[in-house]
Amino acid sequence: MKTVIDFKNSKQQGKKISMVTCYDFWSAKIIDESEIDAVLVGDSVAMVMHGFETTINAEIEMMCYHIAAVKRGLKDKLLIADLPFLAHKKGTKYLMEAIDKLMKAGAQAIKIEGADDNIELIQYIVRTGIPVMGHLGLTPQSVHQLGGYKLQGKNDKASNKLLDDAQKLEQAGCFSIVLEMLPFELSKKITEELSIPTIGIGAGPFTNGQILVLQDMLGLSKDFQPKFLRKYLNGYELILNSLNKFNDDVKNQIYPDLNESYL
Ligand SMILES: Nc1nc(=O)c2c([nH]1)NC[C@@H]1CN(c3ccc(C(=O)N[C@@H](CCC(=O)O)C(=O)O)cc3)CN21
Ligand SMILES: CC(C)C(=O)C(=O)O
Ligand SMILES: [Mg+2]
Repeated sequence: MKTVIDFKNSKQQGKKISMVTCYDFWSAKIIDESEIDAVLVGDSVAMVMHGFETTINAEIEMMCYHIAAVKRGLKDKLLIADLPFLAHKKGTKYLMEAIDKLMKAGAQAIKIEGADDNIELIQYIVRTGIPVMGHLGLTPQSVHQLGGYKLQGKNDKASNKLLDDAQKLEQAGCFSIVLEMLPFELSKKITEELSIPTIGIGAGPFTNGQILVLQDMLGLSKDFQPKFLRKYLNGYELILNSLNKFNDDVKNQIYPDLNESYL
């Protein structure tokens, strides 16, 4: 998938959309050769790659370094980037400069968390010619208000608001919406009511696509095991074992041998 038009067409054609996050050049090259449809340089980069406790520490500059690295490895896929914490709350000039940097680094679309006060500015960004992806449910930039990384939309009031927000985001011009940590019946309903594709994470099987953090699905995030996460590789153990094997080989003078040496 190369453009946001392909994204919208997928929903019309009933084809599911697969996405992973990506933060660096080498994994971008592997993803580029895979059949994964699109890539998100998420603000989760602050947690996964830099060890911060929340996504609040993702800065424009941090995002841009990672977007540029990913872009150099990604020839053939749509690249979406998160708008980091508060970049849309410091005035239009700051926002447009931030988007300018993200797009020049290589993003083709921008993802923004939440609806409410964002509707008008999303309209403005879309009219400017920049594709915007929405993000509802568990919006990690609001973790301190939400009181943790929890399931959202649990009662009628909250689920009605989420459906209403999703419709507002579609009307504002979003080409797609991420639904994070919602009961599957709610994300099913939202998906049915919208004409733009929904991409789920912890939102059940009825969204138009799925996204996982690359390191999570590769099993590299050792202790991270939310219910929604399926690990496709035992990455942590495989890497740990390889490191220990190399260490053993060095200490026992098994590596390098003469075939790995020069005359
Ligand atoms: N590595 C990584 N993967 C992610 O998916 C991710 C991040 N980081 N950082 C930003 C947010 C935070 N996310 C999270 C974090 C924790 C849970 C979690 O603990 N879920 C449990 C408890 C749910 C509850 O209490 O309602 C679960 O079993 O789903 C879920 C999503 C998703 N995002
Ligand atoms: C989990 C996805 C949707 C995200 O926003 C991120 O990785 O930052
Ligand atoms: Mg994010």
